[in-house]
Amino acid sequence: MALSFRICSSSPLICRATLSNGDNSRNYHTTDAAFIRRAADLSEMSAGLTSPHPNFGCVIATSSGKVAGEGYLYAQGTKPAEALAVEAAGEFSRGATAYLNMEPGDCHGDHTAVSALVQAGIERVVVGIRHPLQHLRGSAIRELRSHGIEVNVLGEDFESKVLEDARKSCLLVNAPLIHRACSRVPFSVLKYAMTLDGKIAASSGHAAWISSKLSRTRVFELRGGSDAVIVGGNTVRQDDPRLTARHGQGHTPTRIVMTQSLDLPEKANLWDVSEVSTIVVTQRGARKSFQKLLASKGVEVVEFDMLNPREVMEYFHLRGYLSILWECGGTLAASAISSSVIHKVVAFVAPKIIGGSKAPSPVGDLGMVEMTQALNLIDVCYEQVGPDMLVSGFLQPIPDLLPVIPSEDATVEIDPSVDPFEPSIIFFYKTWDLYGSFSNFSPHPIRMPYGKENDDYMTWSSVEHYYQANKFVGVENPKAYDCVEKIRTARSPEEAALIGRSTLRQKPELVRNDWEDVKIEVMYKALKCKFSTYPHLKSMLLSTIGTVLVEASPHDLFWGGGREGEGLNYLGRLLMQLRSEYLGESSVSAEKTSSA
Ligand SMILES: NC(=O)C1=CN([C@@H]2O[C@H](COP(=O)(O)OP(=O)(O)OC[C@H]3O[C@@H](n4cnc5c(N)ncnc54)[C@H](OP(=O)(O)O)[C@@H]3O)[C@@H](O)[C@H]2O)C=CC1
Ligand SMILES: Nc1c(N[C@@H]2O[C@H](COP(=O)(O)O)[C@@H](O)[C@H]2O)[nH]c(=O)[nH]c1=O
Repeated sequence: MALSFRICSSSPLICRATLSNGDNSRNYHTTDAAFIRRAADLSEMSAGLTSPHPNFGCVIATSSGKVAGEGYLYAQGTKPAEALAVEAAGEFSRGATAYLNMEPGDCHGDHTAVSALVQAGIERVVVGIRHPLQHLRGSAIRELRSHGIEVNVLGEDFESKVLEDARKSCLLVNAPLIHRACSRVPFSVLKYAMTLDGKIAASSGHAAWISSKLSRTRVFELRGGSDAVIVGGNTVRQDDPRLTARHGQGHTPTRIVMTQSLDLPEKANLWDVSEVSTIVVTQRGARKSFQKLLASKGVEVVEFDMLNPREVMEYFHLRGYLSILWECGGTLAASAISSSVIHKVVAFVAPKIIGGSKAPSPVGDLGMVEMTQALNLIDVCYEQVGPDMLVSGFLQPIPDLLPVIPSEDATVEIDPSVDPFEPSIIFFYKTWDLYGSFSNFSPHPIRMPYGKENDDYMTWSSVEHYYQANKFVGVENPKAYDCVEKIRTARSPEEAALIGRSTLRQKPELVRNDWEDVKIEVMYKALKCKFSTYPHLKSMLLSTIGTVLVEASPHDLFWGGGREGEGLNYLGRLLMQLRSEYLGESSVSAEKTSSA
């Protein structure tokens, strides 16, 4: 069976997936499997462009097995893959089948992806996996079925080897999100380059370069696809790494240094945060004067009572990081493996021998004495990259959420983890959370004036776009104007935030003088506009009456609540203020109605 595709992202040109012969049911499964795999591949095209976000891809195929349109989600909050695909397919969507690697994450009354499929006249939807997050799982599928669309979920509605393989590819592309759904740590990959005799550096500590240039380009891609890269203090002292993704496109991950002693050089490439940020995690109380020095360079320092890989990973999970690339030496790697925070290993093996009984190896002491204790990788892949061999595999399987997926009949069951009566605090943070629509990154465009009230109104893709741009509004400098425009047209809230934050740090002269005085007011106006524009968001806000709203950001101590409630939680406060304002309005209008 051979399949060939031509990619068409924006034109309704018909592309062909050619099937050779075989019996009908086998063909049926094979076709579904092939299109689901294609959707998974497509979804991964956004990996490394922005972060963090789940990977969604959609293929629209006509009844004769032709690809009519394709799309993938660029970033959380941008146009859904489904909407892009039906746009590309145009009229060919009518009666066609849509293949999705993952159930759409439509929630809180926003049905953009589902609506796009319904309005386009799609007849059948095949879904690789359900949405892993419990509060989203099943809702888009129910919604599609309620519109009379036939929905088939791989592994639930039909099974076969070929479909199982296709489902696996869907699990793989969203492994970080699946981990988020059932674990308290991000998906972690340990990557290293070693010689054929198993050394990651010479006895002197010199390590540049073991692997080939081609392999190192692959490392840049791996970095680009991760939310953060982490190294230990000794790697910083020995290598002075940059840890950037230099393959020429997309997003660069945050750099994290884990150090107990904080005995690090005063000058280091990682302290240059002009392009990408660095976070140093250390033991509470370590070298306070050095902490100050780092802070003066714009490096964030986070202290831990117990500095170990698990605590650190739990912290970054709270910060919303989905995937971490470990590029440390053997000491920290052993500690991370022992703490069970490493899920996958990627090893570049170079055909070189360096020798040296003291030369470091990729994993330090794990306390194992018998070969039978060795950790066996699963789903191992081998690939030649230039002169090197790339071996990768999983230390822990990707959790399969199938058994806990509600059946088709268990429709609107209430999420058991949410007790509507008990909690008096509602935490929100990332857009995929239960109350994710309260986040400023939620995909709800607002129309607000450019600067002052009487300026032209324009559309801002999210509250974050508007808020970040306002830092530079009204400044008499063409560069400030450019910056506002860059933020306004940023493709995702993450990008808007990145431009706003880094410009504030690097070019303080472009920031308006009164920013600190007006930022709360700016935020309040934007929130009011958002919640007034979208009635379902307003009702959601009103439904939280009697609860305290807290933005669960562990690191933003102004807008967020902090790690232990030490943050000022201004975002939560403003939302509560807005809620009171709406309640006041509704009680006044109720009084008016009763007295009329
Ligand atoms: N070829 C390759 O792929 C790579 C090679 N290397 C090479 O490896 C060598 C460095 O290896 P190694 O010394 O193992 O460096 P690591 O990157 O593993 O750093 C170890 C350091 O991590 C910090 N640390 C913080 N918490 C912990 C913890 N819980 N457990 C362990 N460490 C912790 C400590 O820093 P502190 O002392 O500051 O408190 C410790 O000294 C260098 O020669 C480098 O060139 C490094 C990375 C990749
Ligand atoms: N020596 C070695 C690697 N080493 C890793 O790369 C880091 C340097 O990154 P950068 O400064 O961004 O180029 C270094 O500190 C270590 O973590 N990686 C590889 O793919 N191949 C190699 O041969």
